[in-house]
Amino acid sequence: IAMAGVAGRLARRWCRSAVRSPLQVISFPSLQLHLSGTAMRASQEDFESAMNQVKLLKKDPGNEVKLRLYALYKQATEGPCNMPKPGVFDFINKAKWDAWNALGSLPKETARQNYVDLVSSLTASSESSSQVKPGADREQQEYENLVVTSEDGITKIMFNRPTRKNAISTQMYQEIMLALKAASKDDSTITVVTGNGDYYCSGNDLANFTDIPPGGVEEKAKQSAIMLRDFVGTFIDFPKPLVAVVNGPAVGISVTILGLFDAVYASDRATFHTPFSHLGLSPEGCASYTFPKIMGPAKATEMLIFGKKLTAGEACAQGLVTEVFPDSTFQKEVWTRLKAYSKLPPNSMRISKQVIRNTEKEKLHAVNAEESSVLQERWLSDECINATMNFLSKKAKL
Ligand SMILES: CCCCCCCCCCC/C=C/C(=O)SCCNC(=O)CCNC(=O)[C@H](O)C(C)(C)COP(=O)(O)OP(=O)(O)OC[C@H]1O[C@@H](n2cnc3c(N)ncnc32)[C@H](O)[C@@H]1OP(=O)(O)O
Repeated sequence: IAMAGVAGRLARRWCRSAVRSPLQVISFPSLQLHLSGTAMRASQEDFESAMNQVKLLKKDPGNEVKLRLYALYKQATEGPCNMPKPGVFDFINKAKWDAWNALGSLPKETARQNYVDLVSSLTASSESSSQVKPGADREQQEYENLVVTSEDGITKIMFNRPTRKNAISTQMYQEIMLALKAASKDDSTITVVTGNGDYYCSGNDLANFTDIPPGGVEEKAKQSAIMLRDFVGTFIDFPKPLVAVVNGPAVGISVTILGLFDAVYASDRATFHTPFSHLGLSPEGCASYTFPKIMGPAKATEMLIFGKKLTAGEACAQGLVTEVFPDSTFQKEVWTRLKAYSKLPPNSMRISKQVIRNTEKEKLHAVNAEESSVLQERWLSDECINATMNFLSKKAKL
């Protein structure tokens, strides 16, 4: 009995680390795969895409499921079990071996598909349990870096890392995607994104560059490009009116994705800064397409290539911002207006958004894929590595 208790504890500990370990991390499949399930073959990209997400499951799926995930992962990547059978007292490795060996000669492609499907089903249940309940006026507790509330027909997603100027960590990218997917299905008519504290958002958390998986920096860049593509894709596909309430300075990706919002209200304290060249980077968030369209190529060049920081007034004059409010009355004025808008017929608003945006969607997805793949290379460049090191070693700020 004592041995069984120890084995159970060891197995639980192993399963926890197995799910967190980058090798066993799997991401949510694309929406397409959600819809078509096993009818489609999961691509290598979908399989890899899954790797970013399994750690975000809200509920522990239990040891049995974790062992199945492990077995499918090994089968998909290495084929049939090729390890010597562990000794009878090597409880953890024996459990892993049994799970993998039980898959026999299941083809790699089928294992990959089953793996993606399994994560899909886990994700779907995790999403539905984190969905905002109809009419709820309550804060969701599940997010570490966001505060999500739903009230008066408005779901508010607030970046909540004020001590880091709301920089977006890897975990936060995933949480934002989850919150947007939940908001797209809840009862609210409008979704608002805003920031807590003095900043709206300082863009990508540069510490994301330090969390290198066992596969090395190339593997990290590859995973990050997939994550970025999924992140921006969630904004492209968001079905309801999406409004940014820009409470303070905005940097990097928090600025570029504004081109995918339906309205942008800014405090006169806000600034808009995309210093990609300073960081050895290139534009993302579809800004390479939306910014020249919104403000004309010449103004877009100043922002995206020369890194010119715009005041809220300038961003408004160039069409990136809908309206600017004095900081002292910003929150009151904006929320009064949004509450009035939220009472408009929801279906009409969704359909109008579709009519306005749908013709562009395919193009936006193509731009997003291209930008993400260019960045995958940029992140490995000396220019980018040096700029990031300079910031992290406190030698440089924007
Ligand atoms: C191998 C490949 C891996 C790639 C992974 C990438 C994944 C997807 C990427 C998507 C592409 C996105 C691109 C961008 O967003 S580019 C923009 C990136 N942002 C920055 O460069 C901003 C850096 N921050 C600053 O320059 C200043 O902090 C800022 C001007 C914003 C504010 O200055 P201020 O003096 O007012 O405040 P502090 O600097 O004291 O800030 C307080 C603390 O917060 C930390 N901080 C702020 N911003 C960030 C950030 N973006 N990343 C990490 N940390 C940040 C800051 O260091 C302070 O910390 P300490 O209190 O510990 O000193």
